Amino acid sequence: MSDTDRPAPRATPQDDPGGPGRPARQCCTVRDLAKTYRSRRRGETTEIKANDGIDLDIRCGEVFGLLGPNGAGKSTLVRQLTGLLRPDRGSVEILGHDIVRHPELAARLLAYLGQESSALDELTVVMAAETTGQLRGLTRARARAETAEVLTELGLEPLATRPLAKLSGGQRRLACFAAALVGERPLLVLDEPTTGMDPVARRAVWAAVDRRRAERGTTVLLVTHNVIEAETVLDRVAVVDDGRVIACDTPGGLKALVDGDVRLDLVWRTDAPVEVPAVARLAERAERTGRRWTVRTTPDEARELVAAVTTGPAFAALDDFTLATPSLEDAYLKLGGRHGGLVK
Ligand SMILES: Nc1ncnc2c1ncn2[C@@H]1O[C@H](COP(=O)(O)OP(=O)(O)OP(=O)(O)O)[C@@H](O)[C@H]1O
Repeated sequence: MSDTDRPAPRATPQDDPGGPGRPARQCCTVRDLAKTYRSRRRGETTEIKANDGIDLDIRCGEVFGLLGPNGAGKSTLVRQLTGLLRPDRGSVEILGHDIVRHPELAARLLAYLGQESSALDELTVVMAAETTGQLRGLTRARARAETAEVLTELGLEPLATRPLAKLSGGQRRLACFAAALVGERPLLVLDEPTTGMDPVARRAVWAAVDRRRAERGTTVLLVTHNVIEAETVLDRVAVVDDGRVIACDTPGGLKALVDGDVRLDLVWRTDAPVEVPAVARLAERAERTGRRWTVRTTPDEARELVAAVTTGPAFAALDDFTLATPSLEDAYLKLGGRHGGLVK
């Protein structure tokens, strides 16, 4: 029997991290991973360092996130982990297998939901899921049974006979997620899985992920821009910036970096009233996005600022304001993230 014919190894719930006195089993280990894209145009070579010395340790049963702005190198990292892209240097080990030397093994260790779904577009939802199951070694009957279960679980039955190409973006994404779940793999790699989905579909995705983790010890590697999602679903998160991991911790641990700070958002009706001295002082340090000004500060100063802008001419010019506790976005900026923020 060749390696690729063997059934996918199961990660059991016993592999869960944090079991009393039980060491967490390692699902994925990445060391010093690097990738530079080179392109030649009109005799000139351009180089883009997409990953630069990345180390990661993902434990079995974890929901582990990669968070970072556009172009940070997350998809490049994931494509190397899934055996689709060869790194320039470094190692990737998944459940004890060397994926750089044997990229062909990745397909039986992990299910990958990438950003593009064009390969399945001509198939109906049910065919896409059944075909994926069969490609992963399930018998036709087993693939059919698992597909039926997954479509019910995700509320996709009404769309079962529709071709993916004729679905909305969010529906297509959910159908691709369904296909990724058939012919279970111990590691699920999801690159922005909930993009374009409505809240009902998002909840269905996270419930399905939770169920697999609880019942089968599935490990999840999730690429996301979505700070709220990251804060709610991830056990740990690696913050990626310019091809490097600049921090790796629990969402709570990362937010503790900015503990004590608050974020004040001011939205002006039109132009900010810079003739008001407090507003003029703010103008020098606020981040500006259109009519929105954002200031990160101490609670005491925030109270003074709120008092200053909720009276007199400043108040007349103010459309809205919010005072919020720090988010992962604030932690990213505090860590020195160079892209002004994480949100797309
Ligand atoms: N095939 C390629 N050829 C050349 N450069 C590339 C290629 N793919 C990605 N890059 C560049 O490598 C860098 C990292 O890209 P990557 O897609 O990994 O980032 P990302 O964090 O996944 O971004 P996004 O959140 O927008 O998907 C970017 O500067 C990108 O322009």
